[in-house]
Amino acid sequence: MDPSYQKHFAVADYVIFAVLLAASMGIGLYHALSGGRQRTTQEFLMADRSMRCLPVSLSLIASFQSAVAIIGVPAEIYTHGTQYWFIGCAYILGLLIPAHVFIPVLYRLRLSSTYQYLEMRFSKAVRICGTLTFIFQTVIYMGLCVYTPAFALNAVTGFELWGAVLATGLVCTLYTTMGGLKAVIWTDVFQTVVMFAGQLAVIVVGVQQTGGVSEVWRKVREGNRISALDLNPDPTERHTFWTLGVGGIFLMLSLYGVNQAQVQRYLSARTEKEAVRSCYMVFPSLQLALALSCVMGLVMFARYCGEDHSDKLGTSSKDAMVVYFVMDMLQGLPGLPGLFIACLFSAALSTISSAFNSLATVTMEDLIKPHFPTMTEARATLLSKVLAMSYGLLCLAMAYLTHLMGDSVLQVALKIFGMVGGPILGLFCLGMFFPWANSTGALAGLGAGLALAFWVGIGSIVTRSSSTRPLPPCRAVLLSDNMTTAIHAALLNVTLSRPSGLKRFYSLSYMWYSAFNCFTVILIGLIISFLTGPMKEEDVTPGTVYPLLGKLLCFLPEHLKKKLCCVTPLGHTLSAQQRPSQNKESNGLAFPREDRTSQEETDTLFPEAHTPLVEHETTV
Ligand SMILES: O=C(O)CCCC[C@@H]1SC[C@@H]2NC(=O)N[C@@H]21
Ligand code: NA
Repeated sequence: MDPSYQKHFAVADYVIFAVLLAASMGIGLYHALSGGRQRTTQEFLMADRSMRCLPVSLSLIASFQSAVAIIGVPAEIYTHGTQYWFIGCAYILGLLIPAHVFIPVLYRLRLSSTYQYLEMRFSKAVRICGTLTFIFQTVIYMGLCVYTPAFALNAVTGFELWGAVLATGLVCTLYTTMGGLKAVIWTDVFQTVVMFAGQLAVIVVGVQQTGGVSEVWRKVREGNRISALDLNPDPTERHTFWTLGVGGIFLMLSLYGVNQAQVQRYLSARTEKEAVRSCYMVFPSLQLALALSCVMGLVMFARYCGEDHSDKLGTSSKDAMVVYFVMDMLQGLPGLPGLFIACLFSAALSTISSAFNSLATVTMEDLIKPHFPTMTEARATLLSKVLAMSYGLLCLAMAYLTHLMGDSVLQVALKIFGMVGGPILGLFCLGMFFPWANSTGALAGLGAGLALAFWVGIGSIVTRSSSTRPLPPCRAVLLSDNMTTAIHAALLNVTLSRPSGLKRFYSLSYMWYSAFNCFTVILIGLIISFLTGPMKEEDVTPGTVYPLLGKLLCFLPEHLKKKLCCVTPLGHTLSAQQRPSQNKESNGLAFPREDRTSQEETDTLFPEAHTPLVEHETTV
């Protein structure tokens, strides 16, 4: 690191950063000492199922908007142009399907861990495998989220690396352990506001320093960073409308449809309608978050014109370069560098706390409670807190490992979601949309999906076939536009010779991993299910299958639909007696409360049960 490039902080910057940590701690403490004082798992893990849609929706954003996106997206736009912005098209179906398919099924089953669904639909073994897969994914992802801000800061400001990692990890572990899901959701709300403010500040200052909006626009056009709609159908092309707009839908479904962190938030909503509304409210904020980080990348490009400072920075990572540019732009404006640091760590804290809390929940609900049904609430809550602390320490250990996974943190995060989240999404789709699937098929499908995912994922890392040549910096634009494009195209053709065979397999765009792995699980799952004897409609636990065929064929006349597909009513009531036994033993949460009659309980549990999703009760 060239010392002259070292950026230093004013006192005001440290103060702002300290205020952020203190405010998060304060919110955590408040929720630890108010309400039910976090004495039951119902409150600690599910926020008493009392949350309204606004805080839930902001918390849903914060869960998967970490420093990885704050740093990684501008680095992506700076290096490759605005093609990545097309992922915004995936947010439409990526949120509509969770709102109208996954939430109704999961909410009405009154789960606390999303993996309970797998036991109700398949078997305990499938549930355990789903839970362990989720834990594996989340621990790695958390490591990346802790390491990214600390590593980037250290590269640019000499900010004590492990001091920052430790400060983040400890503060986060403390307020999550003390305040439970309520604290996590309300700190997420506060941290999301800080996140947006920090990005906005960088954009405003950057535009002003570059000479205004028109100057920025001229420079980014000259640097051909404004990508046109790329409809190239080649699945090995890293970023096209198809890989981002369609492949991205499966990425969104794996996160906003079945990921424990998000499902736990849907389930913490006071009614199903509030949960669906919170999912709808995610859309505008997610588009805003995407726009802010993309514009930040463009402003940086206009300001630094594609220069590559990696030699002075001492690291080739484009992510560290983003932090350097921001520090350089905000230098001499006391408080603003601190605001950006607060933005980075807010993004990191809100994601890590969600991950902690979801890990503690699934470990309690899926791995511990089923074996200790008589455990008292007090011990269960204490154990949940111990788990949150131990996961915190584990993720600090994972932090370094993820740094070895590749240069762009955004690409590493999206690969993790694709490789591990994709198969889990496939498992839920297999269960919800294919009544014939049985647990043998589910296990075989998950195994095959993960095996294939890691084969492709690791193959692409080992053969480095996923990195695409960055666009030329500004300087190259001395020739006319089309001449540059021609040279660039020639370069690409010469250098990136068409890969063949296994190499082509490894160069599948990582944005297709979620879809590819999801379909693998479904395909293998169905084949094995049919080979080992498909499940019969009446054997499937009521309420665990979504009448997909019935909905897709809704244009057909009733009598045809009756013949074609057995359409089971989704929303029908599971009375306390009917509810599957494992729910009683596995989590006290779903157990009917003594103070309500079973009918009252049922009406309360399933208020909308009398209006099943399917228009008509039809029988096979
Ligand atoms: O920021 C992160 O921690 C992960 C990278 C982004 C994850 C995905 S990308 C699509 C969706 N939109 C978001 O803002 N996050 C998720
Ligand atoms: Na976050």
